[in-house]
Amino acid sequence: MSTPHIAAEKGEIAERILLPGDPLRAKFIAEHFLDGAKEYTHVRNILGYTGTYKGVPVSVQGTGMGIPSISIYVHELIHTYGCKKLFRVGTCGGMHPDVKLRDILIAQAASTDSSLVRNIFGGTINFCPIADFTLLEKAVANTRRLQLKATIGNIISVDRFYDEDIDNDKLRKYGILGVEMEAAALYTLAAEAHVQALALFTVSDHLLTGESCTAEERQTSFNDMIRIALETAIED
Ligand SMILES: O=P(O)(O)O[C@H]1O[C@H](CO)[C@@H](O)[C@H]1O
Ligand SMILES: O=c1cc[nH]c(=O)[nH]1
Repeated sequence: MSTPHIAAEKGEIAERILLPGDPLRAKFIAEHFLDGAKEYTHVRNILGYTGTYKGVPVSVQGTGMGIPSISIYVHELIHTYGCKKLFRVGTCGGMHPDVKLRDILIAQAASTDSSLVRNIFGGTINFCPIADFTLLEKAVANTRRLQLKATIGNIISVDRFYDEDIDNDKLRKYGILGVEMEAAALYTLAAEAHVQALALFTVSDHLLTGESCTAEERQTSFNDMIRIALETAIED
């Protein structure tokens, strides 16, 4: 059994799964954090692996960039492979003076300019995509236990990486901490399917200061965020 985008047999993907956009970050996580990780898919070079973390089965799957792409993977992971706890581990742009380059953000909510919400709810309801509270609570506790720091709040999932039209000053004024391209879809699709989801980010560049991490750092240097996600994923 496989889907159009994931070439895994049923049972090869764990209920607990980390979801980086970048498939090479999936490979990095599998090789550096999971024990006995085995690749279960490489369709379109979007890589997926299952191994164990502290003895608990955990998968990691690239999702590509943008809401259409992650929506395909999340749908197939939930509805074909039975994933129940989904953690986006992404990079984001820092939007707010309270966040600095390489900080960890955890998205309590994900605002969006995507048509996803309108496609589902029509024009009258502005559905608010939110994190699963239990996962959020556990992730905050694990952040403290690991003596790390994370900023928790609202982020925005945008459709355009290069967007001259977006009003970042207004978003900042309303407390939006960071910008990325997938979390609102993850939260919305998880809500529909009654499964748990949480999105964590490392600030890879900053819209206010113009600082940025290298492409290699984006792939490999986000170990603290990954550790928080894994420690949270394996809890009951
Ligand atoms: O680093 P990932 O997880 O891909 O996330 C961010 O990076 C990509 C843009 O460079 C978008 O997918 C955005 O959401
Ligand atoms: O989507 C993203 C990711 C990183 N930085 C940005 O500015 N946007």
